[in-house]
Amino acid sequence: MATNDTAYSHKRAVGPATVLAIGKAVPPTAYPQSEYPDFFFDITNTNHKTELKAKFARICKNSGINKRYFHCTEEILKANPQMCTYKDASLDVRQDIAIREVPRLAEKAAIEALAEWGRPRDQITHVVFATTSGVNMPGADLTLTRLLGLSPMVNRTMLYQQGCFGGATVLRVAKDLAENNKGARVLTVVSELTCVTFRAPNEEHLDNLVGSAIFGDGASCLIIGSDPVPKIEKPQFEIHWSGETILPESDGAIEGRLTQAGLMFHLLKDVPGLISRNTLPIFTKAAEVAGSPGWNDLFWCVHPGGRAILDEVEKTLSLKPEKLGATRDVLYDYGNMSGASVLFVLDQMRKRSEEQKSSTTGEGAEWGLVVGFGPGLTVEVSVLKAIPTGY
Ligand SMILES: CC(=O)CC(=O)SCCNC(=O)CCNC(=O)[C@H](O)C(C)(C)COP(=O)(O)OP(=O)(O)OC[C@H]1O[C@@H](n2cnc3c(N)ncnc32)[C@H](O)[C@@H]1OP(=O)(O)O
Repeated sequence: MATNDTAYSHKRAVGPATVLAIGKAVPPTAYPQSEYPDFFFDITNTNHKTELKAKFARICKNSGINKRYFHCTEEILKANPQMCTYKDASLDVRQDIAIREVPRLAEKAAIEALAEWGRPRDQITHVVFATTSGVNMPGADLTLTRLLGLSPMVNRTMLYQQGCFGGATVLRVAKDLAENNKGARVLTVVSELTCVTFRAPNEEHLDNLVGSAIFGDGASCLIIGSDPVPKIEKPQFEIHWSGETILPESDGAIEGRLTQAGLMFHLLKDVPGLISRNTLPIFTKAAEVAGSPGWNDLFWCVHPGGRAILDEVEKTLSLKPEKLGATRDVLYDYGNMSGASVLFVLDQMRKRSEEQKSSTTGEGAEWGLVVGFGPGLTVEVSVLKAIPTGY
């Protein structure tokens, strides 16, 4: 049977995917890192564990974090005491919070991004949503679509349990969608809450203690599309390549299991070393897209997984301290918000560029890398081209 070629022809975009807007959101309550050891050991009734508390206070002090935001305030935690022990069955209450609040925090970030974008919501064609905080059917992508009043015809992709590399994964997926569908505008979201991992400290699970000292809540939303509409859409970055790799000899280095006691995660002490020893091949491959400039000629947006990881990356690549400035700013102001973090860094990068009156949105550099890492160990990289600012 003859087909009508015009009716079935699929049109692709001409130019690369671009970041058209960035929004972010955190819960209202900030916890200063200096006061957190007292709060944490009080609420979990573990003040008698004096050595563990001293160690926790040391880790908090050396974390490079000034404050973090949490949805689960003292009031919420007191109302749900099963979340404040090490291992009591608590999945139901954690899921209740995550299923309700993960899309709500995402909505706040999306409203900010949509306002910056400036076009009507019915022109959003796709939603890509990642979270490691809870899991349900239909998912957080559908709830967000309803909260925002997007078209029911919007094409949704939900990514659960990516861990901290989710922020870079959504960039890769949104890039492919934007470039392969002419006119596509992709609402690209990561929303993370520590309500799934919060638990009392335990001597047998020191990696959990480290997590309790660094993880925080946050959501970020990007609007991604190719061929920006002149005078209406203002691209902030172009996305030229995205790829991921599994690091050698890293099995079990970062793991999470959803249990009756919530999400139990494990981190090997050597995570910073594994990352610094094994990321050169993917960084080199990514940099080829940009013509292989020197590491200090690129701008860097790295997942702020922990201070020691950033120190190792900086040392291995001989980066000038200011190269991880935007990344360390986000670690300082928010902690490690899992997948949402690296998109906060992208926002901070363009804000620092504006403040410093840099010639590009990448603090004067033409090209840069967005780097996510997480369970696997998986490292996910996007190559971005910054936009001239006119300064
Ligand atoms: C969830 C995801 O998908 C992705 C993620 O982002 S996962 C999180 C990845 N982040 C990390 O792995 C954290 C990396 N580590 C760090 O940044 C730093 O260790 C830190 C900021 C947490 C603390 O730094 P520090 O206080 O200067 O020194 P450091 O010696 O490294 O650690 C302090 C103590 O914690 C212990 N420790 C650190 N990491 C540990 C781990 N993974 N497991 C068990 N113990 C650990 C150390 O042995 C040390 O103990 P002692 O005081 O008894 O010697």
